[in-house]
Amino acid sequence: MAPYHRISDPWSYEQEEEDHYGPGYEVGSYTKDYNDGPYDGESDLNVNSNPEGKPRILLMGLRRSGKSSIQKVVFHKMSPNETLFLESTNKIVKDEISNSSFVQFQIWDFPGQVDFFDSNFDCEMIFGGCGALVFVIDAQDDYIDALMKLNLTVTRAYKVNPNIRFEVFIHKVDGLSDDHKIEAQRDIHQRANDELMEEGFDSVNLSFYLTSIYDHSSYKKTLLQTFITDSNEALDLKLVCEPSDVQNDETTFKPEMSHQIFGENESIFGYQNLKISLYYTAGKLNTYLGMTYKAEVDPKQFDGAIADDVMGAISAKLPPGYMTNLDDFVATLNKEQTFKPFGDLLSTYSINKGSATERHFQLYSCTIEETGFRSYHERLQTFLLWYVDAASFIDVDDDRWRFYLIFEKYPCDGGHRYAICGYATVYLYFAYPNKTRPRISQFLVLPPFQRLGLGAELLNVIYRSFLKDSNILDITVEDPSDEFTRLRDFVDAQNCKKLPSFSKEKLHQGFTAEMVDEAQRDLKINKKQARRVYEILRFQATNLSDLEEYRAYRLDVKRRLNIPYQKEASDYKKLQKALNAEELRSTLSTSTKEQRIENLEKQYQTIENEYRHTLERLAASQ
Ligand SMILES: Nc1nc2c(ncn2[C@@H]2O[C@H](COP(=O)(O)OP(=O)(O)OP(=O)(O)O)[C@@H](O)[C@H]2O)c(=O)[nH]1
Repeated sequence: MAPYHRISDPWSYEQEEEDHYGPGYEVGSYTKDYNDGPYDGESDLNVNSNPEGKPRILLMGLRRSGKSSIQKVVFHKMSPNETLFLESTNKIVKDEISNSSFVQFQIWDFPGQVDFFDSNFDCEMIFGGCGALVFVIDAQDDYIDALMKLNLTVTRAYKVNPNIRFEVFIHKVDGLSDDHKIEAQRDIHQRANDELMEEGFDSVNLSFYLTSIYDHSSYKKTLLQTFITDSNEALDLKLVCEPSDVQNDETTFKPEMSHQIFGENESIFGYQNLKISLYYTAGKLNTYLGMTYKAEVDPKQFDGAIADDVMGAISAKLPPGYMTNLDDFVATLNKEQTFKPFGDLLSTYSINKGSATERHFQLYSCTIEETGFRSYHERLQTFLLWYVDAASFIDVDDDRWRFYLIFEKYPCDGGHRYAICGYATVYLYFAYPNKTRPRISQFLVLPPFQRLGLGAELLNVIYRSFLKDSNILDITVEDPSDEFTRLRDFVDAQNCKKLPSFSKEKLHQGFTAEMVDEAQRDLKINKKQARRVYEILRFQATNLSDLEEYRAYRLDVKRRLNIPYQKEASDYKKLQKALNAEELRSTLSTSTKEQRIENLEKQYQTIENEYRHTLERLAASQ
């Protein structure tokens, strides 16, 4: 059987040519259905539904933009020169790309003159079940009309189906110089987005590609990308305590991100029904990596398009010793009872005390010298890939790293076992001249253990481990995520509230050196964070219905936010002395007073919102 066939019968390119010029194609008419039977001549824009439920790509654009050529060259091996003889498409041509070993999908090639406002054009039906809409713009032509049509098409389609992927092919770029190509892409991109913004569609994502049938291998993959898998969806993570966990969906958790392994689009090309399993035994972190799929793209059938190497991409990040046989992995579970946490027990923490759902956690600290911890940490840090942006594996040979780990101690077989819940790394930096300034580098609570208060507990344990050491100046955080900032604000505000310098009366008198000193001495909180906590707690102490009091608060925060602008003004004065008016204009773009006030207001609102969240959490914890 030929690899590609139309809806009802297998066909070769020759057959297609015959069909194409056959009686079924009449100018100004649209087919009622997509069977290859004779066309009845009625003008009817309705189309049959897609009973097979196969993924569908729509090819749209103005007449002669190159839609049929793309389809023929990419999927039917027509040579580009032969497309010169393609006649205009007068009805929607539904082409079924069917390959037994891979995806099955349909491409619907729309005639350029399709009119969405024709009452017979069934938007619901056409856009409803569609995966991707490829809009083709002839870059060699004046593209103003094409952009209007693009705008209309996207507007119509998005209303029916916000999940459609919109791909814009800036096509026929073979005839353009490199400069012209860049210009066309920038111009089309800009205008298309501007027009959609005007329509109120600020969330529609259009992807733009420079394409040509004379060089189609790159965008072939783009077309096929409708059949890629979302890598976050495909990956199942598990902490396995007992054999039944392997089959139990409830123990599965998902990555928050996977771009560090699968690229910016977080997608995997080339598989159908792909499932990746990355399982760890809950204590020892023995690891299993496996994948299953229904079908894989066959490079012979798809111009050499090769499925992504999923196992290679993940295993490159795993330390040696991971298993690819699930039975072997499950067999290692009986060694879990010998696992004991590493290092010194610093704290214990329980939830739901006294109830049947009581749970116990233990927090430990250790160094890399702890027996067995080096290889354990190699397995543990692989979780960062899925939860910490720009995660890098640390150089554990540097003896200034400290590790903090949380385990759940749970009853099992009449005894106890341990499950890892999260961990943090802290680096002991020097602080001139003779102090140490620990910096929290990585901080992770695994999803099954989030929202149990463990993050706050872990942070407090880290703080407490340094509090009594007079050599420690204060504690900083490396590139904190928004989530970590929220946690830190909550913990620091909770702790600072107990300090005399942060009493309600003192908060109203403004930020003082006493607050800085006390927060640093008693809690190892640095000055910048002490200021933030002051603002949070003063907000809590502010009576918002007292307009004067609220205004005084806002001004106090805005005065801090204004500092960078003051710096800008003083830089400007310095430059004014050194440069003439012309040079000054080309060097600097200082903001106007109005812009500055507007920016300050926006910044203030964002901050106030953050503080409100922290205070809600504080209130809930009391
Ligand atoms: N130079 C160049 N010409 C192309 C390219 N793609 C298509 N063409 C030519 O553009 C013309 C129109 O192509 P079609 O594929 O028939 O256009 P269409 O969008 O399907 O047109 P309608 O059926 O009228 O909607 C043909 O002569 C093609 O050879 C390309 O990448 N580069």
